[in-house]
Order: sequence, then C-alpha cells, then structure tokens
Amino acid sequence: MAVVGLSGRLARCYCLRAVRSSLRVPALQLHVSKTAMGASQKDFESAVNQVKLLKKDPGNEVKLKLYALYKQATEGPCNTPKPGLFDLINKAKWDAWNALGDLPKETARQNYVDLVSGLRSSSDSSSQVKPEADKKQAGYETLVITSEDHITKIMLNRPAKKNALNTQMYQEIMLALEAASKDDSTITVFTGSGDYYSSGNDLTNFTDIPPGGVEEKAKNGAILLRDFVDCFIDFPKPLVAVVNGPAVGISVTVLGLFDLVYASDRATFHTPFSHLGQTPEGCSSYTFPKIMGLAKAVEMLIFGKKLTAGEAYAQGLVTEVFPDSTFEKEVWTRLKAYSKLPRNAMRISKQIIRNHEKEKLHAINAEESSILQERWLSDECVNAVMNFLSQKAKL
Ligand SMILES: CCCCCCCCCCC/C=C/C(=O)SCCNC(=O)CCNC(=O)[C@H](O)C(C)(C)COP(=O)(O)OP(=O)(O)OC[C@H]1O[C@@H](n2cnc3c(N)ncnc32)[C@H](O)[C@@H]1OP(=O)(O)O
Repeated sequence: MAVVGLSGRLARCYCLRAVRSSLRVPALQLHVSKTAMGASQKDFESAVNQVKLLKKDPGNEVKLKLYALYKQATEGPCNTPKPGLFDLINKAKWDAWNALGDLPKETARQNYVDLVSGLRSSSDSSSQVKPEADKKQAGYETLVITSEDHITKIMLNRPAKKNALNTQMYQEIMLALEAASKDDSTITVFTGSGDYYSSGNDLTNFTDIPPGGVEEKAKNGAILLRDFVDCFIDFPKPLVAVVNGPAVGISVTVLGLFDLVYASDRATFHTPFSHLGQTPEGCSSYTFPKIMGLAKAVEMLIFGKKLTAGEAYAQGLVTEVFPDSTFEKEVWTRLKAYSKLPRNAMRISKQIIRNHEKEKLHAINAEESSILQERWLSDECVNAVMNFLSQKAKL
C-alpha cells in the first residue's frame, strides 16, 4: 500500500486517540513540603550557595527537584519548548519544571529553602546513619522506584492501562536503569502494579504523527526500541523480574535478558506479534530459541501461543513459580537474602556469564529494531493497531 494511504490511516488512529482522551496520564506531582511561606530572597540565595557546599551528592532525583524549584522560583512557570524525545536529560529537567505548574514563585522559593535545609542536615550527619528505608524516589511519572535492603525496585505504574509502556515509560525505565546501575543496591527488580505485569507496548504510541510523517515516527520508534533494549543488555547487576500477573509483548521478550524470573501462578506470557503484523524484539529471536529450543520459541514468537506460568517454567523462561496467595512474601524473602550476597562477586559473575554474548545481542537488537521499523509501516500492522484503538479487537 502506498505510504500516502498509510499516513491517512495512521492519522485516523490519531483522531481516535483524541476522542479517547482518557488515555492520558495525570501530570507529575513533585511532593515537596509546603511549610509556612515566607523565605526571603536572602534565604533563597543562601540556600543556592549551600547546595554547592553539600558534602554528599544528593542524587539525580533530588537534583531534578532542586532544578525545577530554582527555575520556578526565579522564572515562574515553565516557559520553554519541550525538548525532543531523545534528549533525555533536558527532557527530565523540563518535565520536573513543567510538573510544578502554576506553583507561585514564593512557594517555590520556600520549598527550595526547605529542601536544601533537609539536605544539609542529612549531609552533615554521620555517614553511619542508614538512609530511610523504602523511600520512594520522586521525578518519575510512570514508575514507582523504591530502595530497601540493597534492592532497587522498579515498579511499572500505569495499572489502569495494564502497565502498557508508553514512550515516556520507555524513557523513564532507561533513566531508572542508568541510576540503578550506579546506586548502592546489589540487585534490581522489575515488577508491575495492579493485576498485570505489563500489557506490552502501548498501542497509542503509534498515534502521535510528527511533522516528518509516519516514516519519521517509525524511525524514532526503532531508535527508542534499540536504546531501550540496549540498556537491558548492558545492565551490570543481577536483574530480577517479579512477574505479578499477565505479561505481553516486549515485557515478555526482554525477560530473556533478565537473570532471574519469578512468576505468580496467575501470570501468563504472550507474544502475539503476528496478530499485530509485527515481529519479535528484545533479542527474543535469539534468546528464546536458545532458552526453550526452536520448536517452542516458534510457537510463541510466530504463532503467538500464550504460555501459563507453569509452561513458561517448563520451557526455561521462568526460574520459579509461586502460588499467587504467597507470591509477594516468598519472593521478597528470597530476594532480601540474595541481596546480602557480596555485590562485586555477583556483578563479576554476571559479567563472566553474559559478556561473551553482548556484542551478538547488540547486533541482534539492531537488526530486530530495523525490521520492526519497516513492519510498523505495513498494512498488517496499521490494521491491527486501528482495530485495537477502535475497541474492535483485543488479544
Ligand atoms: C511507529 C511507532 C513506534 C512507537 C514506539 C515503539 C517502541 C517500541 C515498541 C516495541 C514493540 C513492542 C511490541 C509489543 O509489546 S506487542 C504487544 C502490544 N500489546 C497488546 O497488543 C495488548 C493490547 N491490549 C489488550 O489486548 C487488552 O487490553 C488486554 C488483554 C491486555 C487486557 O484486556 P482487559 O479486558 O483485561 O482490559 P482492558 O482492555 O479494558 O484494558 C484496560 C485499559 O488499558 C488499556 N490498554 C491495555 N493494554 C494496552 C496497550 N498495550 N496499549 C494501549 N492501551 C492498553 C485499554 O485500552 C483500556 O483502556 P481504557 O480503560 O481507556 O479503555
């Protein structure tokens, strides 16, 4: 089919999206204390100077908060154009500032002063003092990230959309993995909030057509996909999936790059690529045949056979299955024990196990992404996405 025709059909998808405006997620709220107003300009300037003297790096999330509050206090509401999708750092800064909405300058100034004062007291106290356990990291809109017992937990958090991965979530996951690779955790865990682990790629990702048209959209999508999967290939610490419910599409394929996959007996594993006019990604065209043998990989990746947790275990994709009633308790007890193992030994072991395949995995990822770039422009794919968006079809 001619590209012009496809553009028109994708444009109609876009209209459908406008109609279904409930697909949008609420704006990020940064939870900064709002104590009594009244920090003077002098207090504010002094706080700005104190930030430079902090003994301990406060971490990226806090730096983003400080940036946003500073901009709000000095310039008012966010007034610059949103950076491009792939300008990750400036986009994170812009998002943090923009999330402050119409917060008055005076409140932002006070919140900045309060935040710096809190940082100073924690920075000044002895390094023996343990950071507050299970502290939620701010700055993420689609994820909830917590750190406790040397475990960084990344929870996909769009339960109303079955944790479908929109472009923002792909980007936030990349940022979260980058941060987790450098923090003091020993292992990193992915899980989902609500009844699903994840329903895979958010099909509304296909709808926002940029000025460059569908080809540009597909090209950007392929770059995003490639960068996203690269982060999993390169992740240096043990990576664990706690699959709390059904998993679909890309949330299943990347499991081949995880080091442990624990599943509730409620979980299912489904890669309906042919149904969607698409092809495998996440390196699954290589990892799945290797893990489960060619015959079973073909059933999943070409014919879209949905596996139960027990079947996924039998085929080696899942490490262990737990009854849903005791899933959380059993899994977290296990993970807390593992997280006490020596960090460097685990990291180096992972390197030895995974490094000789890395180059190959990067090449496979590049190839799968470029094939999908073409697929997304196909009639088969456009029809499948339109069917879903017009509520005619589900998996
Ligand atoms: C060219 C552009 C490229 C863009 C960027 C690309 C980036 C990389 C792409 C990598 C390739 C990945 C491929 C895949 O992951 S393929 C798998 C895609 N997933 C699906 O096809 C699942 C679709 N969803 C369903 O079939 C059903 O929703 C599901 C069976 C999962 C659950 O059904 P149930 O009846 O229990 O619940 P609802 O359908 O009512 O869902 C509740 C709400 O959630 C919305 N939802 C669910 N899943 C998705 C999804 N994947 N994308 C978008 N929205 C989703 C659903 O619409 C409901 O919303 P409303 O309450 O608003 O109606």
